[in-house]
Formats: sequence, C-alpha cells, structure tokens
Amino acid sequence: MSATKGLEGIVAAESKISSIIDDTLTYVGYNIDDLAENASFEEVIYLLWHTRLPKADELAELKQQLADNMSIPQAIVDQFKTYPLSTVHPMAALRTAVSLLGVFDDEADVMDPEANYRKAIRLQAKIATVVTAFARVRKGLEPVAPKPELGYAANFLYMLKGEEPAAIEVEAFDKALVLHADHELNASTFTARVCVATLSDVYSGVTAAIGALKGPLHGGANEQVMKMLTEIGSLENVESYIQNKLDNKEKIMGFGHRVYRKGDPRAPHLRVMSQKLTELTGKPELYEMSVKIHDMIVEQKKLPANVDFFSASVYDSLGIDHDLFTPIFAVSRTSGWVAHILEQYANNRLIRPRAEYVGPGMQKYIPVSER
Ligand SMILES: CC(=O)SCCNC(=O)CCNC(=O)[C@H](O)C(C)(C)COP(=O)(O)OP(=O)(O)OC[C@H]1O[C@@H](n2cnc3c(N)ncnc32)[C@H](O)[C@@H]1OP(=O)(O)O
Ligand SMILES: O=C([O-])CC(=O)C(=O)O
Repeated sequence: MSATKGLEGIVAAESKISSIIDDTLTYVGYNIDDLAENASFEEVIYLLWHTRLPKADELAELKQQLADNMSIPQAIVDQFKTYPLSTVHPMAALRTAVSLLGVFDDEADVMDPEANYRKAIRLQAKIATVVTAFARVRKGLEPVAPKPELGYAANFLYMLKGEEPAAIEVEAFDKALVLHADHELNASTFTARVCVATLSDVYSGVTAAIGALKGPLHGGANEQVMKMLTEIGSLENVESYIQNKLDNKEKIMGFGHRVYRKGDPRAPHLRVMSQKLTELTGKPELYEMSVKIHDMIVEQKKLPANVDFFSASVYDSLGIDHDLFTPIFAVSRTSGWVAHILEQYANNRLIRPRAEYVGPGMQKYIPVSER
C-alpha cells in the first residue's frame, strides 16, 4: 500500500456537476466561456442544483425564493458584535456564522431531499447577508436589509455598501460569481463531500468547506494576491519584488494549479474585467502590475495564472475590502458545495481512504516510571 501525496490524479467520486477535461471547464456540459458571457449567477445555481438550465418560470421562482430567504437571525448580528472585531478574519466569522445558521434552522437535521433543497436555498440566500452584515458591523455600521427586487449580485453589493451599485459593477460581480461557482473535486468541495458522506447535515458540510477554502493554497490565495500587489505598490517595483521571490523559491500566489496545465480558463475572463474596471476606477497601474507579474511567472516558471490572480484587482476595483475576497469566493462556491452535497446524499457511501503507515514497528509499552 503506497500513498499518493495530495491524492493527485485520484478519481474519488463520480459527478454530473462540473468537469475539467484537457483544461476545459464545463458546468453540466456547458463551457465556462459560454456561461461567463451569457448566464446569470442564479441560472448557474439552478444549473448546478438541477443539472439543467431553468426555464423562465423556474428561474423566476428561484430568484423569488432567494430573495424571500435573505434575512438572517438577529442573534448572528448580535454575536458578530461580541467578536474581537479589529482582528477576526471574515472567513472565521463566516465559518462560525454558517454553523450558527444551522443552529437556527429547525430542519437542520431533517435528511429528506425536499428538506435538504429548502436548506440549500436558505443557505445560499443567507450567506450573502452574513458576509455583508459582518463587513458592516465591524465598521460600526448597521447591516442593510436586502432589496427583494434586486438580483443576487446587485443585492450583495447593495447590502455591502448601502447604495445601489452601477450596472457595470453588477455585471462584473455577477460574472465573478458565475466563474467561481463550481470546480469539480477541489479541496473545499471534497471536504464538503467527505463531511456529508457520514450523513452529517448540509450546514456541517458547508462549514467544513469554508474552513478548507480559507487556506492560502486554495481560496485564500485571492487575498494574498492583493497583499502582494499592495506591497509592490507600483509598476517599477514589480521586477525586483518578483525576481527576489523567485530567487528565494517562494510561491507566487495566484499561479499554478493541480489540474490545469496550459491555463485556467476562468483567468482570461477576469483579466478582461480587471483591465476594464481598473481603467474605469482610474487605477490602470494595478492591471499593468498584474500583467507584468503574469508575464514574469509564465516566462520563468511556465506557470499560468489561476482564478485567484486577476480576481484580486477586479474586487479591489469594485471597492471591496481585501479580506472579503475569500468570503465572496465562499458565497459563490456555496452553490457548488451544495450541489455536490446533494449529489453525495443521492448516491452515498462513506468516504474513508487508507493511510500508508510509515511510523515505528511494533513497540512494547513501557510504564511511565521506567521511561
Ligand atoms: C481556487 C484555487 O484554489 S486556485 C489555487 C490557489 N492557490 C494559489 O494560487 C497558491 C499558489 N499556488 C500553489 O501553491 C500551487 O500551485 C497549488 C497549491 C495551487 C497546486 O499545488 P500542487 O499541485 O501541489 O503543486 P506543487 O505545490 O507541488 O508545485 C509543483 C511545483 O511548482 C512550483 N509552484 C507551484 N505553484 C507555484 C507558485 N504559485 N509559485 C512558484 N512556484 C510554484 C512548486 O514550488 C513546485 O516546484 P518544485 O517541483 O520545484 O518543488
Ligand atoms: O480546483 C482546484 O483545485 C482549485 C480551484 O481552482 C477552485 O476550487 O476553483
């Protein structure tokens, strides 16, 4: 029995939700390029949960259900106020709040498919409110109630800032949500599936997944990319900063991928958005810096950018606090996590691999007084 480090190349589940084959990403057979250009986030949620695109009335129903379920228990907001707000990371607050949403859901442990679908809607609706409420509470502001007439992306930005976003902001944010919604058996989705394969509940699965997404080798990389751009500060500093990191064999956040070899197909969409938005906000240097970093890493390391690289400058251009980038990833990825959780329940078997033991051979117990 020998171990495959990091389970590279191991096929651990069958899934109808998304696929990555020869660097092409599809959700239920629809190319991500097609969806990024044409679909709304709500359509993608429906697609992932039902493995087909919604008809007009089905989409309208889902939008209504999301709008109807966006409010969160006051206890969650009150609990935020007790946190050490100057230091707590929003991903830690989100992880805790999603767990708390389960505490307040009287169907949390009802395991039939209809109840699980109702929880999916509640969770997807409320997670946007949780992230935006926390972002406001920590600034001493009251949460802003969602506007039922706004779509999901617009509502998120409205609840975050307290004013209705411009059309271009909604378009960019909606596209970012579509691009992050699902990604086959990535670490956080695998975590969710492992958790619920014990027949644990949806909230436990998503809470576990948030914990996995938080790390800088996964979803946490987008915040680290922005930290790097901030540290670099200007176009003229890029070369020395990046060269120094490469010479020291440090990883450059936002590059490399376990599955893609030629490149992450989501990155070009975010790159175009980054160029457009940084120009509009009068910060084109951020985009120019990103391109210069990109060219150096591709040339010297042959590593393409992943989804986290250009998303950093996109979110920054939308005026979003840098430590909210990963929670936003979680808001979008909840749709994928939930799809995989429902798929796991529908054809469940406990996930329990083996470990290759590399410790000492048989030993005889020695009483503590004789050691
Ligand atoms: C949404 C997402 O989760 S996308 C990924 C987000 N994460 C990041 O952007 C963090 C930076 N990237 C990485 O750490 C990695 O590329 C990962 C975690 C994404 C993939 O990891 P793995 O498939 O395990 O590749 P691994 O870390 O073993 O790297 C293979 C080689 O490429 C190098 N490498 C990989 N990524 C990078 C990078 N970003 N910068 C510099 N070198 C890198 C490694 O140092 C290693 O080199 P070596 O063989 O000489 O030791
Ligand atoms: O698939 C992965 O390993 C990471 C990733 O890009 C994602 O989760 O979007």
